[in-house]
Amino acid sequence: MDFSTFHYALGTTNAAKKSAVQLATGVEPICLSVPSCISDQPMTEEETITGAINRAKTVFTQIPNVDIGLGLEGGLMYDERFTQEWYLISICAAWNGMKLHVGKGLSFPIPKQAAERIQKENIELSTIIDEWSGIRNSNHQGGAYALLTEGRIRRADVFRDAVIAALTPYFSKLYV
Ligand SMILES: O=P(O)(O)OP(=O)(O)OP(=O)(O)OC[C@H]1O[C@@H](n2cnc3c(O)ncnc32)[C@H](O)[C@@H]1O
Repeated sequence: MDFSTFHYALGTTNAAKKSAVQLATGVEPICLSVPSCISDQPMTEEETITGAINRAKTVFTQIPNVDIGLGLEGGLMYDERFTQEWYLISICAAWNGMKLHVGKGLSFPIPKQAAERIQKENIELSTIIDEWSGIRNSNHQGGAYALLTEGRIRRADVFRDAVIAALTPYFSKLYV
């Protein structure tokens, strides 16, 4: 599979997400900020996937001559059943005008106090991560993953895997 043979449009100018696409495909996507049409801080997997799909489809229609539109969306979800913990998730939607694929990156437990503050104070995760890490715009850099893992995993790494998962069905003969 050679992902670099396609042209990609990415529905954001976020540096971590752009880097993720480059890591996954080997090429630079055309970046355009498009609305996700969901809340600024998605709190369910369904909402996060919906935002990723909205961005992928919108950017595909707005940028001419690309093969695939990509929507990358971060969000939170609560695991009621097993752990009763909140998780940070990173989703990639890919749309070629005919077929949709969705890839899910690493889901990572976040501290209880972060989830509580997001709900009580009505703030976004990035506000807390910026505060805790002392880094402005942490969501364009290593993000929560880098802070929580002390640099072992960065936001771009997680989205890279989600992008590879979403693109593989377009390229691999095994999916026909
Ligand atoms: O510029 P865009 O593409 O909108 O990217 P974003 O980081 O602002 O927004 P997302 O929709 O991907 O994520 C929803 C919210 O969760 C925050 N978030 C998600 N993952 C994060 C991470 O790893 N570190 C810090 N904040 C994160 C993010 O900053 C938003 O406040």
